[in-house]
Amino acid sequence: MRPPHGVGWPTSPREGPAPSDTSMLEDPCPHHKPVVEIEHLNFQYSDSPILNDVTLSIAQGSCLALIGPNGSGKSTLCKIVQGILAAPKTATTTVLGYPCGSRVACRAISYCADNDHLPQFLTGAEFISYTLSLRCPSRVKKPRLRGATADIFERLGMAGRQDELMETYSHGMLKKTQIAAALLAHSPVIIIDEALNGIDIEAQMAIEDALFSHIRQGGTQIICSHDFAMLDRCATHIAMLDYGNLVEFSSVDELRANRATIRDLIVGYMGLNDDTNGRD
Ligand SMILES: Nc1ncnc2c1ncn2[C@@H]1O[C@H](COP(=O)(O)OP(=O)(O)OP(=O)(O)O)[C@@H](O)[C@H]1O
Repeated sequence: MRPPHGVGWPTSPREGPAPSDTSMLEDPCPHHKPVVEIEHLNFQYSDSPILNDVTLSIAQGSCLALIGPNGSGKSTLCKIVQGILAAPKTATTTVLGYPCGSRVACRAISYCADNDHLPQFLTGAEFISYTLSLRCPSRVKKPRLRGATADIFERLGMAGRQDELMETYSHGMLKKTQIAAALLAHSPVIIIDEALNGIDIEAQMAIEDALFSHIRQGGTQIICSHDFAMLDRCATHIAMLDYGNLVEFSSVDELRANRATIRDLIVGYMGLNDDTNGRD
């Protein structure tokens, strides 16, 4: 798979030297090539089956809402895409045509998750510089990065805070710093696992705006969340897991054609009695 315009992606899947820089969002690609491909994925922790024969494909320029009840396997699937967990050999799991867990696939992904594992002894600017040095070393040109970091901190409502230690940041600021790092890395794939919780409305709008421009420039996103209103605004596609089974995989346009929302979908699937529309 190869996007047009020579935008810095790998030249040929599973062949040739790995590119030193997988950041690529300078040219939009209108061709909607598959970026993340999962085929016949079964996964279990010790004896417990967690994912059952999951097959899905996420195209370039798409934002996939990965939804489902607690414990349905969303984070497990995200960890497999990132190569944190190894998929069994019977499954096909690739990013940009490269096996999940390979160097190219790992470098193509920015992951925004809980705040718990962040190196809070770094400043926000140091965290961003460190993140970019792992993902796209050739992009870390210090003066330019300092300016870009200051700009994005201002855009996300944290003007001037980038040189303070992250241990002094609030919960929402830590999440915004992760999003800032993902956006500055220009990663082809951004995975957000519940990372937008606890962010104030102004920053949420700024983040959604930034995520839209990532999509418009040819990026691909997976967002795991129980915030269905946000997913309705951001997602182009929906995958719903239930006990590790992929029970729905469709576009948001198809959903809207049935005058439904993502919340309607999950409420209907789970057979819940949703009387919130009748509330005063
Ligand atoms: N390291 C682990 N060892 C054993 N079981 C695990 C491990 N991590 C997760 N699980 C189990 O795998 C199942 C799926 O968990 P996962 O975190 O993928 O669900 P999730 O859909 O992301 O849930 P949530 O909405 O609560 O974040 C759960 O039953 C969970 O208990």
